[in-house]
Parts: sequence; structure tokens; C-alpha cells
Amino acid sequence: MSEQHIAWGIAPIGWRNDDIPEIGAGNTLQHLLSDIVVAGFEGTEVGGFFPEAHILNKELELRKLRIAGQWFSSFIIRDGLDRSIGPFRAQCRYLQEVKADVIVVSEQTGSVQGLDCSVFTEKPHFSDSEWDVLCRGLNELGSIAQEYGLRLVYHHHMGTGIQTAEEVDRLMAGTDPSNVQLLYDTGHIFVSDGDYMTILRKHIERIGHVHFKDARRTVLDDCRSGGKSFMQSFLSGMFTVPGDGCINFKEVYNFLTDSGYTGWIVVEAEQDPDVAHPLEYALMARRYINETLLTQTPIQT
Ligand SMILES: O=C1C[C@@H](O)[C@H](O)[C@@H](O)C1=O
Ligand SMILES: [Co+2]
Repeated sequence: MSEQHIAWGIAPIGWRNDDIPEIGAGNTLQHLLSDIVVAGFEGTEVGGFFPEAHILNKELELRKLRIAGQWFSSFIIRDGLDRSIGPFRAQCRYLQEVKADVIVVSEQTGSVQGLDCSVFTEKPHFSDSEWDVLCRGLNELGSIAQEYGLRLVYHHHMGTGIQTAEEVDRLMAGTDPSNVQLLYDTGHIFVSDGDYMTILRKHIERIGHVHFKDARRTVLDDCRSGGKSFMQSFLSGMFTVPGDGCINFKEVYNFLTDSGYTGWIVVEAEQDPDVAHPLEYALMARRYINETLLTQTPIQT
């Protein structure tokens, strides 16, 4: 098993959350980045509160941290490709300046991610013509991303039109592998389908970025039966760091590395920072990675 080509990151989302900007608002960029160093990670993703590129670069250099990428909400179906290209290029320029590797795209047309309705039952479903528009648009955005030295990785997400394994299959079939890769997020596919290995096995060749998000099964069951929204669910503690929930990350990590995956694995566990101390959980995640994933006893033959 090869470990040397994995870069371990942790997302700002445990400190401050773009879906609810008011929580953790007192956590500054400097605080976040210094916590990431203390917890032993190599980098992070850009959060909505991050400053201009030259200010961010200074703070990163001082701590020898790197940027993996940043989320981009696309509205290709709602607004058309032409209106999506301007904001997409602007974000690519920023990401190029901070030397990122990927731009994380999620189509938000019809998304209930930020709405006060059940994320478990109210997701949008795209028509055949909407699928065509989306796939063509993503191919185009992926080709633009490459002009900036970036790879477009598509984030399947609860409450959106690309949530289930079946939808991921269709998206992968409809897009060009040279333009569109897959961001594999363990937590989202587990909450959606109760299974995280199927899309990993099926699309390993397309996976260009990884989010390690764990889920607490009893909280998830309560959120599902209570018809909670996405935001109510994560504030209730549906997600947590790897090793603290019910996902078997050994199986996931071994499959990734045995298949030759190289690149970022970013721990991403949105919780309420007033309830789950961000540095404490970051340290917990790093300990689990070191002691359980990177130190595995080889099987005796
Ligand atoms: O990658 C992600 C970015 C967040 O903004 C999102 O809501 C979260 O769930 C996620 O997986
Ligand atoms: Co994610």
C-alpha cells in the first residue's frame, strides 16, 4: 500500500460553515490555519470568508500550508452556461493565484441544501433535457478550468440533482473524463444511499478529489425520520470526523491507495463549532488517520 502520494487536508467547515455563515463567525483565518498546523494537516480548502489571494498566500506561506481547492455553486440548468462562465473564470483565477489543484463544482439548480425542508425526501430530479444541458456545460467548464491549471471535480451532494449512486453513474457517463472528474464524499453518499463502496469501486478511475466525512448512524436515523433539513441535520450532529461515526474508512482508504489514487484526502466534518470544538475534532481525526489508516498490520500469508 502506498501512502506517499496522499496529501491530507482538513476543510474550514468545522470552524466556519458557508451554509450558515453566522456559526463560528468569531473564528478568524489565522486561528483556523494555525489549528490546522497544530493538528498536523498539510492544507485546506478555501472558505467563503477567506481574503484576497495575496493575503491568503502570506498566511499559508508562514505556516507551510497549501490550498486543495474551493467549492463553486453552478446554476448551469437555471441560468445557462453563458451566465455561468464569468463567475467560474473569476473563481478559477483566484484558485490559480493560491496554487490550488481543483475547483469543486456542485450544480445547485433546484437544490434544497439551504432550504428549510426535508433533505431526505425533497431533492430535485432533472429531466432528460436538463441532464443534457448540465453535462455539456460541465464539459465546457472543465475545459476552462484546465486553462488555469485546475481540474474540475464534481461534488455529489445531499438535496441536489446529483445525489444518488444512480445519478453519479449518469453524470459520469454523460461527461468527458478528460474534463470532468468526480469528488468522492463518503458522508454524502452514505447518507443518501446507505452505501459508500459502490461508487468508489465503479468510478475509481474518475475520482480526482476525496472528502472524508463520517456519519453518526443514530443521529442520521433521527434526522431522516424527523424530516430534517440539511442544515438542521448537521447542526444536530449527523456528521463527524473519520473514526467517530459508522463508516469503515479502512476499507475506503485501502481501496483508494490499492487502486493507485494519488492526491488530496480532505477531512470535512460540519458540526456546530460551539458544540464540537474544532481543534479537538481535528486532532481526533489526525490521530485516527495515523493510528488506524496509516498503521495497519499486514495480513499474514
Ligand atoms: O464539500 C462540501 C462543501 C459544503 O459547502 C457542503 O455543504 C458540505 O456538505 C460538503 O460536503
Ligand atoms: Co464534501
